[in-house]
Amino acid sequence: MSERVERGRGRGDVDDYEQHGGFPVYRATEDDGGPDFGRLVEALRTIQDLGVSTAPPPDVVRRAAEQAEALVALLEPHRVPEGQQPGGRSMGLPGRGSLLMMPWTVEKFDATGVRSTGVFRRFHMGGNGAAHGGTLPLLFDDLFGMITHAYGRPISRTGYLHVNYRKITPIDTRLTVEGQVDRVDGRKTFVSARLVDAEGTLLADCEALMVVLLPGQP
Ligand SMILES: CCCCCCCCCCCCCC(=O)SCCNC(=O)CCNC(=O)[C@H](O)C(C)(C)COP(=O)(O)OP(=O)(O)OC[C@H]1O[C@@H](n2cnc3c(N)ncnc32)[C@H](O)[C@@H]1OP(=O)(O)O
Repeated sequence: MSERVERGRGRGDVDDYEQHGGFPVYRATEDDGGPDFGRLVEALRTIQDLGVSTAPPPDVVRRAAEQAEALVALLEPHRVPEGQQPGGRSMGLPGRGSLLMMPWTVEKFDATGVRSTGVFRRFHMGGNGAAHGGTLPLLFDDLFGMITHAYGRPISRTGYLHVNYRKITPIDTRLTVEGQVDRVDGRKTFVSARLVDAEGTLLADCEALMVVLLPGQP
């Protein structure tokens, strides 16, 4: 364990946006997007599940398309610049309320590491009941973003990310991912994490390099 981890510096210095490269100001919401935002995101995820797991008759497809288009028309006038939308900034919601991120729940978030639990859903499936191989780097990369943030590092970008796929990762099964900062060397933060099932069986592990952005760096 590095000296920085032992000191447990935490998130205290990450609110100074002078340090975050060229990133827009990006802060957590106060209210997780309001009373109905979590419901909306969950319904949209279920639509994604249904979109890849149903074979409706043509009249149902037509009505579903009309309703989807009506929803687009309802939301379209409310676009905002990056950093102002609740999606991705609602820390109390699965996947921080982002439709891109895994809808997992953070159980631990401090300078010693981050742990979250959840399931890969039907719309994450690659084939034969297993999560798509591309979804695991997404899970790990987002976890590493949170780990570096919880550790108190300025916003960093992933330099490399190496996944070892040890066993098939099942969908619709509760899993846990946990990782931490292993070492810091100047702008470089070396991180690693493991994905396990309820019995503790290792499904995948990952190590990555996060590089702190320079002033103005995209
Ligand atoms: C509201 C709350 C939110 C919660 C949290 C969410 C926050 C938001 C989080 C957002 C998260 C967003 C996450 C994402 O979006 S990650 C998106 C995917 N990643 C990218 O798009 C990154 C693209 N690449 C770059 O931008 C640059 O290449 C970077 C910035 C990575 C480095 O280019 P830069 O020109 O700046 O630096 P440098 O080249 O001098 O390198 C510096 C040092 O690093 C070493 N090095 C570099 N690469 C590698 C490599 N592949 N293997 C081994 N080593 C490597 C290099 O040798 C050198 O070491 P040394 O020679 O000094 O010893």
